[in-house]
Amino acid sequence: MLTLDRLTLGYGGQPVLTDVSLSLPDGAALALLGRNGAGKSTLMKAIIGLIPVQAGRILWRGEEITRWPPFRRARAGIGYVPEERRIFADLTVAENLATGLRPPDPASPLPPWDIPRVLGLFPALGRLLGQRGGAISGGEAQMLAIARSLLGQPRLLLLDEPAEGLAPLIVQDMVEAIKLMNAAGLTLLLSEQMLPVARACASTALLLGGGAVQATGATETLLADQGLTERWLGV
Ligand SMILES: Nc1ncnc2c1ncn2[C@@H]1O[C@H](COP(=O)(O)OP(=O)(O)OP(=O)(O)O)[C@@H](O)[C@H]1O
Repeated sequence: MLTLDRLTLGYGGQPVLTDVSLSLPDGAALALLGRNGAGKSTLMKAIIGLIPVQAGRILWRGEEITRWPPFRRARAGIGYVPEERRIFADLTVAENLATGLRPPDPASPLPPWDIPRVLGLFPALGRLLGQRGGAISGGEAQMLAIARSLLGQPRLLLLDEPAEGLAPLIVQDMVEAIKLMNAAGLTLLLSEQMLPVARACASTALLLGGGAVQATGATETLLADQGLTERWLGV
């Protein structure tokens, strides 16, 4: 459903990544791996349209979207949860959720998301509906950001470091929620520094390093390759 065809991208004409190709089928879960600064966030921003690509093409469900603005990509079913979450601090949790709500896409085979369904996935949010967005914890804000994106009825969700900065128990809840989202048919692309989280959430992985794709394949196989992980992940 998502194809990246020899993408070169970066900032101000300087490439961060060169020649990135990827094919992500419906229902897949893929982890983007790489050290700090390897370009994981940059690649996600290019997929959602926040930075222009310098060369190559992005195809979504067979259509070229390389030059589409972000809102059009979102409407076409690509959701994005940035690392910084962007919760509205002055709105309540319920109001934050409402900002993400879009009618279901009749063309999508996925069951639509509504408020009860996202609260079923993240029960902790149900107890916080009247709280201001600025008054909740980092883990709760991450759940809220994902729940709000789901209400936009994505078919592909880009999750930038979903477990970063969360307490270990909350990381477990987050992993379970991500697995449930994928089991419900949502295609996932997640950037992840915590390898156990990547392993648990994504059966396939793509390793970025040195400004290029260094490996791609089954997450287990890739992480079992010590030469690769030492060189490009430092573990
Ligand atoms: N707005 C920007 N302008 C210029 N360079 C940037 C900008 N944002 C990121 N970079 C550079 O692009 C490179 C890739 O950064 P990116 O944030 O994509 O890495 P990452 O793999 O997501 O790492 P992290 O986990 O630290 O976010 C880095 O060298 C970074 O300094």
